[in-house]
Amino acid sequence: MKHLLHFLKRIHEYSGKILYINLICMMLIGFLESASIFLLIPLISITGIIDFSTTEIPILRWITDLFIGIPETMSLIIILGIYVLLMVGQSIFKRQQSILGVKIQQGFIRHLRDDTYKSLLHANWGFYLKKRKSDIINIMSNETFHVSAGINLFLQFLSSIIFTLIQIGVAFYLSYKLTSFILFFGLILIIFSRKFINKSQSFGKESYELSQTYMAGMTDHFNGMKDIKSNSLEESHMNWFFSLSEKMEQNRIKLTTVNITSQMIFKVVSALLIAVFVFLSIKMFMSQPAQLMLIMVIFSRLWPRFTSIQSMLEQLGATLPSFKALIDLQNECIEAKEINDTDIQTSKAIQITSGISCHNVFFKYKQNEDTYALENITVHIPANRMTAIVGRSGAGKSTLIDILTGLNKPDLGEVTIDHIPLKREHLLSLRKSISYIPQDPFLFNTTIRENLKILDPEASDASLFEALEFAAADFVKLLPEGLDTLIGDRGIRLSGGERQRLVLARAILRKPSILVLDEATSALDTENEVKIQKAIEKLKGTMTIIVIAHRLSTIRNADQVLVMDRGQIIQVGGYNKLARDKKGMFSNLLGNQLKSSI
Ligand SMILES: Nc1ncnc2c1ncn2[C@@H]1O[C@H](COP(=O)(O)OP(=O)(O)OP(=O)(O)O)[C@@H](O)[C@H]1O
Repeated sequence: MKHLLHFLKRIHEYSGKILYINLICMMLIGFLESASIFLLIPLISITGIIDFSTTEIPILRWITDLFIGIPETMSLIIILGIYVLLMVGQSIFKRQQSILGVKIQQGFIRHLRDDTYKSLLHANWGFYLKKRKSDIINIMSNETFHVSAGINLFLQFLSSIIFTLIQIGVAFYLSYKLTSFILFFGLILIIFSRKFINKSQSFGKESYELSQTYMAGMTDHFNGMKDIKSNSLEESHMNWFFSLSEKMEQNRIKLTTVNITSQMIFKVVSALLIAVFVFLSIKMFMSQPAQLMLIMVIFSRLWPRFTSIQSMLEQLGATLPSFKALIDLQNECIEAKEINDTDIQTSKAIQITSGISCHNVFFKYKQNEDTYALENITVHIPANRMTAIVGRSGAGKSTLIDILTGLNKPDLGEVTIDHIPLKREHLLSLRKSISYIPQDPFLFNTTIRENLKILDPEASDASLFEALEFAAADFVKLLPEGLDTLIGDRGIRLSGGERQRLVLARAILRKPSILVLDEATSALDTENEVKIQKAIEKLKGTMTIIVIAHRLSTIRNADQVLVMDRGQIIQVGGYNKLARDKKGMFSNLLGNQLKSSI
């Protein structure tokens, strides 16, 4: 329940006075509804069916006295007229309150969604290394939807509670003995309903876990559809899906069954209680017929409301795990926060003059592991030169890049930019100076133009084509729709090489101070690779270039080569110098590549 209270506090902070206006509307609706009940007494008196004694209750006496001396038809018209007016007033407030309710709910959920998304973007890279992407997507879609429904439910619940309290207050005014007598039965029902709320909460938790697994599975399957199709893995995936789908079906049925069963038992027990109540009331309170009748009318309307309050509590119980998931995600983001709004607005790209250095850097991915992914790295990457990082798979090349770009923080040692230690406040300036091209470049499911303009929204078509030409991506000119060609999910409608060239063009468009290519030319054929090499060659001297390369032929022109093995830099030097060192790993790697190319 504390998660719900947390959200209530936040709704209160967010909506402020609107929440109170909403509450006032709820109260007015309750009062108008109660007022209409009082009209029943003069109405029934006029019909002459029963002659009520109203001396004990001032309001009833006052209402009945109002009609003394007024002809019957006139009284009837007045009573019905007041009734219609009360109902019109109630409907107007109801409408107002419903609109306010939706505004509070939708406004708050938007605020929550925006806030969570912002915290996600402000979190550091380490957060994403630990978290499953699909879990985040699940919370941002399904669970946020459940939280939204939960808030709506809560507002309805609040409205029902206020309405009920007002009605009970009126009943108390009419006869506290009779009302206490009924409330005693109500209390029995509340105690008895706790079991169902707890059950709903536990099914809600199961439902959250299933939805997390579902989202993770869907993400994996659709990302790996090519593998599934080419290796004919359809059957095993289908079995997995059907089994999960069945569990989801069962979970929903169980959750609804709890709700329906509790409703049924509630109704049966209510009927029994009402029968006992009516019997005892008639026997014990016959002396107060007007009160008895009004209280019966009030409670006959309240019983269904009790049932719906019970049902709402169960449904709220089922949404609590979603509230918890969203709060946990927000807290994790806060813990992993590395930048804020001011950083984004104020930080400017920097020009590096001396270079980036690592001083005795150690880094490991999991704190409880003994082995370091990077061990005692001390190196200098000179500004406006080309540095290549080579080594066997798993040697630590990408990890070193992540440390140099400030994505990961060293566990020991430090990184300096132009001799100044890299601190949190420099991170954005550094990243704004970098264009990074990863092994598996990311393209958005939109046009080529939109993909390029992400880094420079103001770029003209001429500069887009210039960047494309520079990156040997002239193929765009030959496409029937040119820059407006849609490239599909992650650029699926382009070849691997075309994707890489497009991403290179995008990177260049930013005119970065540091260009990082993490095996960015791995998908290119020899002809295009040569073109890109030439392009990069032209960039030499104008920016700091860091290249991770498996194909050593691509780094012939590097000013400095770093050879890595098991998290350490084991050789540093120019291409030719390292190639001549026959005992070194570089000439070993070179020899292996020559052999495999023959
Ligand atoms: N997110 C991660 N969590 C845990 N360990 C990781 C993670 N990423 C990399 N590692 C480990 O750190 C070590 C270095 O990995 P890294 O990706 O830096 O190597 P690499 O030289 O770039 O390899 P490749 O050439 O295959 O890309 C490897 O042992 C790898 O298993």
